[in-house]
Amino acid sequence: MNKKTVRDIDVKGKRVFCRVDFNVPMQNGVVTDDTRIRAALPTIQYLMEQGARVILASHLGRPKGKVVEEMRLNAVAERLSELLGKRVVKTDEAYGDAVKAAIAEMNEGDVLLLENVRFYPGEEKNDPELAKAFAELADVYVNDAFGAAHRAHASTEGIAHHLPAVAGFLMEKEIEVLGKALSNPDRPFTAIIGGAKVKDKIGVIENLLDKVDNLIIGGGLAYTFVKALGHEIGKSLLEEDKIELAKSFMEKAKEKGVNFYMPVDAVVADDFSNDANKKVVNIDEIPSDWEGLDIGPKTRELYRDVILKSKLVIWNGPMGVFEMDAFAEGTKAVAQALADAKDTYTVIGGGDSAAAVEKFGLADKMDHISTGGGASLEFMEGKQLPGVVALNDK
Ligand SMILES: Nc1ncnc2c1ncn2[C@@H]1O[C@H](COP(=O)(O)OP(=O)(O)OP(=O)(O)O)[C@@H](O)[C@H]1O
Ligand SMILES: O=C(O)[C@H](O)COP(=O)(O)O
Repeated sequence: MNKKTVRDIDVKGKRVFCRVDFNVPMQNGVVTDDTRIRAALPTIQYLMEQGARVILASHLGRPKGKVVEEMRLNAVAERLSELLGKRVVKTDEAYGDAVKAAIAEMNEGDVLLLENVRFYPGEEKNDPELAKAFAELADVYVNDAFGAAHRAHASTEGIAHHLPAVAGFLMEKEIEVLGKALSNPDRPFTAIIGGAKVKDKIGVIENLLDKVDNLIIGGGLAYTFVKALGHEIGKSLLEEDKIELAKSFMEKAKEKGVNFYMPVDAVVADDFSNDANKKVVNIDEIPSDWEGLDIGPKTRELYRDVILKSKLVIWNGPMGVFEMDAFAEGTKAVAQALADAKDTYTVIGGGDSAAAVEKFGLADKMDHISTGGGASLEFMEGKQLPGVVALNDK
């Protein structure tokens, strides 16, 4: 990575404003999945060991510029205190005099967590005044919030223009793993793209078609491709206005010598529900009043073979409606194939695919699970992430 990291600067005794992505799921005031908090620990612990005063900032949810009680970061501070084995002070605001006073009390190695930065309308607007107010709290800026790096907000982008600005270890790792995959991949390189909509994956498919050896399509978006081949898809998800685009993707794959894999069979159901009637059919035999909710067993075998023969696989988006057990087998089969592919470097592109490998208990078998959903998608589209661009070059 051509950006400076925490290793390149001296933070001893300094006040460090460290942006993290603690946008974690919560239920009844308790953090239900602390993956993102744990992912930020190496940077936080390093800063503590170096004798910095660590001021953490994060968003949680989308409170739209107002205080939303359930979106306060108190429970996050508690979980972080447990993980660090040290009390983390939590302020009820994210800038201003009370925050400055709390920071003035900090000793070297102490950690403080600011309130949800999205309680202020200026955050998402990247208001220069708010960025300045954040910058006034510290001497140095560290961005470790890869999950929010695709947002040009006051705490992810604006602040970097006022202080020495470097990346944390999580940011560095995410950019290195995804960056290497896209610029210098081990081959054969396979991308698996699933999820609900073609619309959301256009940029990724376009960009990957220039880079991969194999492109595997699954999930709800596959049916627009099946339709583009002229087959009946019944009540399966269809984006009518993307049929031509789907055709052009298949043509482009042919021109570029990319192997384009589509489902050869599907699990179809007579209702969008876990206890619907279901059956397996060939992909060109979907009954007109049924819908495809998962890839079928032949497709699972086919995709498994491709995965096992690959040196690098990137996966984004589930193969079916994996939240319902009746339609989770396809997604599970892909996750299992990735887990079994010992000589393959496996990268999970965040979001639902990360949730799926977690659900199937296979997370520790993957080489890299991105902490970013939208951020990893934009990175795979080849876009520059504003939170990264704003950091100081090496
Ligand atoms: N055949 C299908 N029919 C309808 N919905 C489907 C089908 N296959 C997958 N889905 C749904 O697609 C959703 C995931 O799509 P999405 O595009 O959001 O994936 P993602 O990119 O992994 O998510 P994220 O945006 O969190 O990164 C899941 O909720 C899943 O149930
Ligand atoms: O969960 C995420 O993908 C990040 O925390 C970004 O959240 P956002 O989509 O609300 O900006």
